[in-house]
Amino acid sequence: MKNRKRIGILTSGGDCPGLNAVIRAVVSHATLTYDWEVLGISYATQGLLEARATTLKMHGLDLRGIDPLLFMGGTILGTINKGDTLAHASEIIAGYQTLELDALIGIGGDGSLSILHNLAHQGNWNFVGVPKTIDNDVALTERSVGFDTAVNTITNALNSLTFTAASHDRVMIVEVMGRKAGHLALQAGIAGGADVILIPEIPYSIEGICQHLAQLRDRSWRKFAIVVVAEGIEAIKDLSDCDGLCQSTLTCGMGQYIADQISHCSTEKIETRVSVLGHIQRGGIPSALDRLVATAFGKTAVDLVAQGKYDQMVAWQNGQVVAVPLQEVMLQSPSPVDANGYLVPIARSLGIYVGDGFQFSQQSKVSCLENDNAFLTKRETH
Ligand SMILES: Nc1ncnc2c1ncn2[C@@H]1O[C@H](COP(=O)(O)OP(=O)(O)OP(=O)(O)O)[C@@H](O)[C@H]1O
Ligand SMILES: O=P(O)(O)OC[C@H]1O[C@](O)(CO)[C@@H](O)[C@@H]1O
Ligand SMILES: [Mg+2]
Repeated sequence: MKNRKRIGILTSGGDCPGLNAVIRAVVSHATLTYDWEVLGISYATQGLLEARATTLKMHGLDLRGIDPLLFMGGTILGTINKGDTLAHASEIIAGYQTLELDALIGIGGDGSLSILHNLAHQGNWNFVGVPKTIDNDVALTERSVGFDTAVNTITNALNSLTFTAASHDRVMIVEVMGRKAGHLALQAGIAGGADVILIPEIPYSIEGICQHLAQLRDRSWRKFAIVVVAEGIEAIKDLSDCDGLCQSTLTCGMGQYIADQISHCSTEKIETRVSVLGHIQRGGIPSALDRLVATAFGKTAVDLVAQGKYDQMVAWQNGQVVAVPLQEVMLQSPSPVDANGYLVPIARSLGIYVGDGFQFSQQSKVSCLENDNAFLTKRETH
């Protein structure tokens, strides 16, 4: 029988920099301000299912007085981004009771928060959500923990690629994460000086990209280019009958697909190289902004528990940390880039190609070319 309030904390979905900073803020504030016990639950819903948890103490992990949680990437609790929660809902719900939790703080992206919100509803849990994801696609918050660090990681990669691209007169294609949202591609693309940014929210054409690259060469004497491709863009056509490296969009990513397409842009073959940044974007040391957001979110989540305000998510709005109803968040997530928002015109005003704005069905589709020396010789209009 416990005599102190006991709260649980878990991390769910893909990991990202800043998760440990949230955990640190929750443990510090809950113990120092409220004298509560904090249970760290391992591997998200899996830990609840197995009732696997450890008491987290403020100085449990310090090294000679240094608390590494503020700047360690990943999550000390472990995480999962898949599993059959529906089949195990009753066992997961029972885990909350077995651990004798008074409340649970769940740090997750849109997928995890939706699952936890439903479980909390079914199990009558006292639940507070904290948004984290490099994709920044959780609705009603301008920032999710991990996004800023990932933008910085991509921006640094674009900086590095610019030098080698310029030295060899190459077009560098950089595929970035984000699932079906283009926030990472758009923000890092602008910050990193990209020439082309392709995001799922705005239709593009191969012809439009080719024309843009030609203009760069003709008007600016710039023989190299940086093309940022969000992993979630759609292929304009099936490549199964093409000769290129990318035989189908299932066997290669969209970065390779775009490279294959634009290598046929002009009579002079364009030399391309593809970099898929992959999970490097999820690693690294959290940026100062992510640490700040993580700390503010962790502190506010604990305060919401203290006030008995549940079924809420902490959110960053207009420079303030606020609470928003999880139900509302779920209805609007995943949240895409606003094609009419302020960032797209900023990018275009710098001369960056960010798509044509036409619908896929109305635009020209480029056929597979029989040899490398033809530029749009075969074109079908659909
Ligand atoms: N803890 C979990 N248990 C079971 N399934 C999960 C869990 N977290 C996410 N999923 C599922 O995994 C898939 C991918 O989720 P996703 O990776 O988008 O997680 P997220 O919480 O949104 O975080 P992020 O997008 O940053 O990785 C979704 O279909 C989601 O339902
Ligand atoms: O870790 P996994 O399962 O490869 O997931 C990768 C996905 O997770 C994210 O990193 C975060 O949602 C996406 O940007 C990416 O598509
Ligand atoms: Mg997600």
